[in-house]
Parts: sequence; structure tokens; C-alpha cells
Amino acid sequence: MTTAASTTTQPLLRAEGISFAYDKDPVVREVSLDIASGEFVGIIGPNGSGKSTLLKLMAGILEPDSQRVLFRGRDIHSCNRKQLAQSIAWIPQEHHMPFPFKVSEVVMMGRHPYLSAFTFEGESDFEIVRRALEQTQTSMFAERLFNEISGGEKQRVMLASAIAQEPEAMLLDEPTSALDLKYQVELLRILNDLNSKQNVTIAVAMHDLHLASKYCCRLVLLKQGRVIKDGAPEEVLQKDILEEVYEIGVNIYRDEADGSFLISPEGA
Ligand SMILES: Nc1ncnc2c1ncn2[C@@H]1O[C@H](COP(=O)(O)OP(=O)(O)OP(=O)(O)O)[C@@H](O)[C@H]1O
Repeated sequence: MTTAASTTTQPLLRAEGISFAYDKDPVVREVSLDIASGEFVGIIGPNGSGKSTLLKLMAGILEPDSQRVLFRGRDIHSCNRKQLAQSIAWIPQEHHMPFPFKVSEVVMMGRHPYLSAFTFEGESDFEIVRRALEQTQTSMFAERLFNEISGGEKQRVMLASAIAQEPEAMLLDEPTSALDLKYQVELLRILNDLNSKQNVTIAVAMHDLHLASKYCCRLVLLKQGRVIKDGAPEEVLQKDILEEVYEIGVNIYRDEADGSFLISPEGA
């Protein structure tokens, strides 16, 4: 039976020691991870360490080979798909549309979990889409074909679509990888605002450890599918830990202005 106390402490998402293999070797190994409502978590680690796969498992896109992912205490694969789509937005690393959709149509896809097969988009849906385009500074592409805009523009449009979805949680796979400096910071600011003002839970795979330490309250460091360290940026971004995981010498500097960490490879 669920008590008031257990309800308040129940994480939004919980991985219960999950493992997953695409072929025979697991790429996610016995990962236990709780993500509480309102957290801003960065998933970091070297190429191929399992960041994308773990996020796909947490989003319910992939199913673990062993153990479960729980969404609000319930096996994510037994949750109603429509309700889940209203609650969790997944933003993948690669974006390609199989049909020549316009940007505005891609953003409107964020509203689909709220529509039935027989209802058309209403005024409020168009208003939500308009605001999401504005927030991500993509209104100027609205009438262009999604497949004909740049990789960085696509990333911002996909964020607009996720904003239009009005989810409880956003899981993002390297959303800044194709963005220039201005839009990297802009996108992270938007995520920060969604998190701090609307309590949207954010889990984001990132390679940029400086930006990760600047925006994420918690970092989960993976190596070969296992969680090596999970904690506040100052606990995770330590010289010995990073050198062991990334197999390279590093120097770490603290930016006293905002408390973030700058990681410089030794001998670079
Ligand atoms: N669809 C797939 N089929 C088979 N193997 C896959 C597939 N996707 C990923 N892998 C493998 O699973 C492992 C983990 O990949 P994953 O993409 O989760 O890592 P990652 O940490 O996100 O990597 P990166 O930082 O390079 O994006 C890698 O060895 C990768 O080659």
C-alpha cells in the first residue's frame, strides 16, 4: 500500500539494476539510478559508455533484458503509452523525418499525445507551438522543411517540439552537439528555466564537462555501461576519477565566478 511518505519520496524514474545488450555483450550493466522530480541530471562518460542507451531505457524506448525501469513506481512498459508520451519527452541525437514535414508541423507533433485520432489541433495547441518556436528562436524557420535546415537548427526545433509536449520530464541525448557557442548556452538556459520555473525534470547526456558542471546539479559518470560515480559535480569531476575513466591526464580548474569546472587535457 502506498503511504503519504512513500509517495513524496518516490522517484519520478527509477532504474532497478538494469542491464541491456544490443547483441551479446551488455552495454548497460546493472545500473541502479533514481531520478527525482525536479532534478537536473547530466549523464557523462566516454564515447560508447552507454549514455544514449541508458537514457533510451529510462525513457521506455528500449526494454531492459533484466530488471525494470519504474515511472512513478510502476513498470514503465506497463504504463499507458499516451499518458507516458504526455509525461516524458525524448530528444534523440539524430533527427531525420521520413516525410517532408515543415518545421511548424514537427513542433506540432509535440501536441499529438494530447489529441485523439478524431480531434484536430485547436487554438491553444497553435498558441503553445507558437510560444515554443519563439522560446527556441526558431520561428523564422517555421515554414521551411525540417530536413532542409541545419543540424543545429534541427536540435533547436526538436527542443521546441519537446516544449510543446509540456512534459514532466525531458530526456535529451547530447542536445548541444551541433550548436554553436551562443546556442549551446541558450539551449541550456532554456532547460534551466524549464527546470527551475516549471519544475521539469531534466536528464541530459553531455560531453562538455564544463557546461555539464555549470548547469547540472548532479552528474552520473558512466564507463563501459556501469555507473562509476554519481553525485554533485564537485564529487564527480575529480582528477583521479576522470583520468581513470577517460584514460587521459587532466587538469581541473574551478571558475570561481559560477563554481563550474574547466577540464583541460594534459599536454594538449
Ligand atoms: N543500435 C545499436 N545496435 C548495436 N549496438 C549499438 C547500437 N547503439 C549503440 N550500440 C553500441 O552500444 C554501446 C553504447 O552506445 P551508446 O550510444 O549508448 O553510448 P554513448 O555513451 O551514448 O556514446 P557516444 O558518446 O559516442 O554517443 C556502444 O558500444 C555502441 O556501439
